[in-house]
Amino acid sequence: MRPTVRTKICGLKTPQTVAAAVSAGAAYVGFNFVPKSPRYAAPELARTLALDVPEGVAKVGLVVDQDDAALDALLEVVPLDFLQLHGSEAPERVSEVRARYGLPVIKAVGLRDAEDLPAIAAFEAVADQVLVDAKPPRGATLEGGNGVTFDWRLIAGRKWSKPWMLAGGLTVENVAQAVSLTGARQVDLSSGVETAPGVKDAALIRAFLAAVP
Ligand SMILES: O=C(O)c1ccccc1NCC(=O)[C@H](O)[C@H](O)COP(=O)(O)O
Repeated sequence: MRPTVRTKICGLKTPQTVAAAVSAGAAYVGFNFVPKSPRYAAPELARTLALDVPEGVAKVGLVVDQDDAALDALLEVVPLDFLQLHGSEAPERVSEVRARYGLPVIKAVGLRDAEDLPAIAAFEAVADQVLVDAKPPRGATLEGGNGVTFDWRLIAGRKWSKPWMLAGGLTVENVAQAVSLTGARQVDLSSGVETAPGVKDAALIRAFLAAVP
């Protein structure tokens, strides 16, 4: 049975882990199209995986600062339901992507302290959903998937007009507390269900989904 809090498992790249996410009740499965990431899935692989995802589970494509030519090529191959923009895309670019592809856009915003909060409002105005993630640690090479949390009290009790997801260092141990503190109705994670960077584990995926309230 699906948990009440909708869950996105990001960075899937094997049939076994996609199947584990789907059967344990994930609402979204994420494919990572960031070539430098250990979670990268080539478009042909992602297409094969996506074709096996049942109706009712949304397929999300994660990209960082891609231009139209790259997105055209990606969307020709992979049947996606959402695009997740996880780079330094400006609000105008979010609007352009929505208009050009007719797909809902999830825009990631990184938080470290209160100064980062206004970005959520800026993207809330143009994106279909906002992914409220931890800002990468200084010196990190990946824009996300770093397994670090932010201070959840920064967003406790805040309300936004668009659906949003909580991300950043979520694990089987902390997800219930993170949800209770922030009021999140959706969560997203990647490294918390891995045994090594980019290596997802079906048992960890099932355990995480069982721990989501
Ligand atoms: O996961 C990656 O490798 C990645 C690389 C570049 C940009 C974004 C990336 N991941 C974004 C995600 O949606 C992650 O699920 C999110 O940042 C949370 O990651 P984690 O802290 O590992 O749960």
